[in-house]
Amino acid sequence: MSDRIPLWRKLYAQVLIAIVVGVAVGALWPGAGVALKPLGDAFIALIRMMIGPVIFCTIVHGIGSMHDMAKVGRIGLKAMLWFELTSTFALVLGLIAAHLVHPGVGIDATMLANATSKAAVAGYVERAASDGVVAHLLAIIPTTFVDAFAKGDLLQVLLVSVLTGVALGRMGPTGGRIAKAVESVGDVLFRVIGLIVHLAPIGIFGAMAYTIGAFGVSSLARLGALVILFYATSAVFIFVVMGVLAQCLGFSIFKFLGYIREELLIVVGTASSEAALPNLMRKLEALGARDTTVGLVVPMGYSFNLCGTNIYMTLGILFLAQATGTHLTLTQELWILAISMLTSKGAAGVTGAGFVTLAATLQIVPDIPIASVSLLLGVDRFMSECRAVTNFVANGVVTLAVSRWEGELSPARLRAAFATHSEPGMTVPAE
Ligand SMILES: O=C(O)C[C@H](O)C(=O)O
Repeated sequence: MSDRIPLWRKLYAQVLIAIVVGVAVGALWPGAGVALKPLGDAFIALIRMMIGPVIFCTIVHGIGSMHDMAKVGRIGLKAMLWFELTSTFALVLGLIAAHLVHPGVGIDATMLANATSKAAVAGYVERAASDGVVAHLLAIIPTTFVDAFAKGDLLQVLLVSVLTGVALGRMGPTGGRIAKAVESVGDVLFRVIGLIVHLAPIGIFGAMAYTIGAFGVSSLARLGALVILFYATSAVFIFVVMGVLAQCLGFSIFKFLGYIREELLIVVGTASSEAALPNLMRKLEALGARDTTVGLVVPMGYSFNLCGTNIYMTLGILFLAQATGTHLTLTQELWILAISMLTSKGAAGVTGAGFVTLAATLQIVPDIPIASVSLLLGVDRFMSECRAVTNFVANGVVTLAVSRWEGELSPARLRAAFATHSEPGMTVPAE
């Protein structure tokens, strides 16, 4: 039926065109490209304002109508197990890539002396320095119930949502009715998101024009090898690591990537995996994953399963060690891996988050001069796009893995769901 819709009216085609035109404008008129930044910012802000309420409604309905509270803890545990496994793969892959290619060897040392970048880095380092492990744990508790939503902190929203869902689950039929009402509110919110997503081409056009206008191709020329290596390593992670996992779950990673192609383009265009978070939740549910599982695992993954950020961290740190001529022993490298495993849990699905996390990690690895992180600033937007896409794909696949483990999905059901829902455009429930 939807085959009759002309290609240019399909969202993914519009977003693709927006990316191409945005790149062209940024390259030809960098000043104008930079000035278009607010378009991208506005689109991301519109989506972000919906994320907290959507997660709340999904989880509250899921848990509130479930009456099996043990399941909540079980799903959380299973998710954490998967997160640790995939994150470790990602961190190790970053290390291996850095050792195989040595991207930092031969970097011009004068690039390190860029005073402007150093000043810019100081801000990131300061931000990162205030983030300790205990502070992170305490930060999961919002100042007030509504503060979680006001700040849009995913873990805080998760906490208040789970508590509300559990409370509703204990209220018997009244709780069930309230959970149903909350589900209806969730449907309204998804329809709002459906409206906002129509603006994606405009937002992505602005974001891409800004990226190319502000950071240009010249920064890529200097650090192109590192950027290419990061993209290639992430591709290995997606197609091999996630590919094998998907195969074990009974579906092809290519099918999955095709299924979420609109979302992937939005994530690339905005360099933020949060920009497509609500749509990802909807699409995973459409494949047969239960709302409780999706509602818990996806937001958790946005804090604990940042595989793209993980690859970037080990690869980036080893790159800086090579560029500054810092010799690291195997023990030090394993220490970096362990620390990155912890610090990456504080990253987020917003652009630049991975860079701040890398700066935080460098503080704990004193051998590498912290100012060297300025080397990576010029290409961070390009790295951010790849971090975001890898984070996004890994979160989708791991959520399906947990869902399968919970017995919600079977290979046959997944195959049927992919066949039914292969058409993009599922941002709102069917009329
Ligand atoms: O959006 C993400 O998932 C990552 C982010 O873009 C980043 O820059 O680290």
